[in-house]
Amino acid sequence: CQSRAHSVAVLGAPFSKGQKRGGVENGPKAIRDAGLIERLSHLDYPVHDFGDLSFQHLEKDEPYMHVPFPRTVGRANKLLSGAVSNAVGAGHTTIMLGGDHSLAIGSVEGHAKQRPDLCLIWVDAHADINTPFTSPSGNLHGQSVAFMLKELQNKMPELPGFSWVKPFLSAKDLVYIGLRDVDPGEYDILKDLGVQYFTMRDIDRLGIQRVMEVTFDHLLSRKQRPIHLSFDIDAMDPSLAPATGTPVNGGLTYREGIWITEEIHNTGLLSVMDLVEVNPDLGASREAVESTASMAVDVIASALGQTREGERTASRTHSF
Ligand SMILES: N[C@@H](CSCCS(N)(=O)=O)C(=O)O
Ligand SMILES: [Mn+2]
Ligand SMILES: [Mn+2]
Ligand SMILES: [Mn+2]
Repeated sequence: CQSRAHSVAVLGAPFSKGQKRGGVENGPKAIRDAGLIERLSHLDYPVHDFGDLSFQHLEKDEPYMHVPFPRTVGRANKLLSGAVSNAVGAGHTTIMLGGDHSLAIGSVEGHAKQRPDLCLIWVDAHADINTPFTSPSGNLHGQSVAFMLKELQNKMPELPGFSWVKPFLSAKDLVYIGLRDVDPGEYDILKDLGVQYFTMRDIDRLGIQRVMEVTFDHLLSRKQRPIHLSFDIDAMDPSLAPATGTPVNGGLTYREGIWITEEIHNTGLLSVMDLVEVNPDLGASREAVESTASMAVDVIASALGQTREGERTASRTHSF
């Protein structure tokens, strides 16, 4: 069997100010209520639930250009960065429960403080690589990757609240899977930087097995290194994960999503995983919220070793 996680830390980040739709701050609770800790405890390694971070909402936080709450978002991510860095430094495979996707800024930055050689797999309908100048909405949950990339340093303004973020990732260390709603400014950046990405059309053409083979060849063939998986639940088809802020039709099937996370588990290199954008307030029914949260639990559990083929009973000492 592939190497199991040593021990797992679960960290809730109830935060929503990277976008404008209330409710995503309740994502961690919805995922927990869907039985996450219980499911992970069956994977027979210690699970440490660090609970939820508490974020301050800054009173005076005027928009920068059309970017709302820059100081609040920047401050939240600085706090998250420290928490993720501590969890990784303590030897845990760390699961960060969002909250909106602006939280990846702190999560990946904190991870990179411990593991500067990390690579990033971004599973999402969106590229989240707008700069404040290219963003159509100003929402920081659509700009997270732009803060990480060294190649974009000269394209980024000095956003208040983000002076602590030094770009730490190279474009070659990033792969996108699931894209199907990319803004023109993002497309320019992806092409100019030569970022490796697989749209939903690429997945239809190649199949998900080939997509993962090419992804691991791109990221790991020269040397094995820690994987940061940033999984936006809106990568999944909205029929499977409707309770989310920016749903886009034509998403990953259940089996494609689980193939991705099973294959990442089987590398034995998963170090940090974000599961973001579950918004229980946006489900049309209780069932819609529960199916979204349940999808999130399945994705996390399979990234941590839950299999579909089953596994042997724990080795038993028979005394007759
Ligand atoms: N590209 C759009 C939508 S971004 C969607 C963000 S997320 N984190 O993928 O839901 C924008 O920048 O506003
Ligand atoms: Mn996203
Ligand atoms: Mn998305
Ligand atoms: Mn396993």
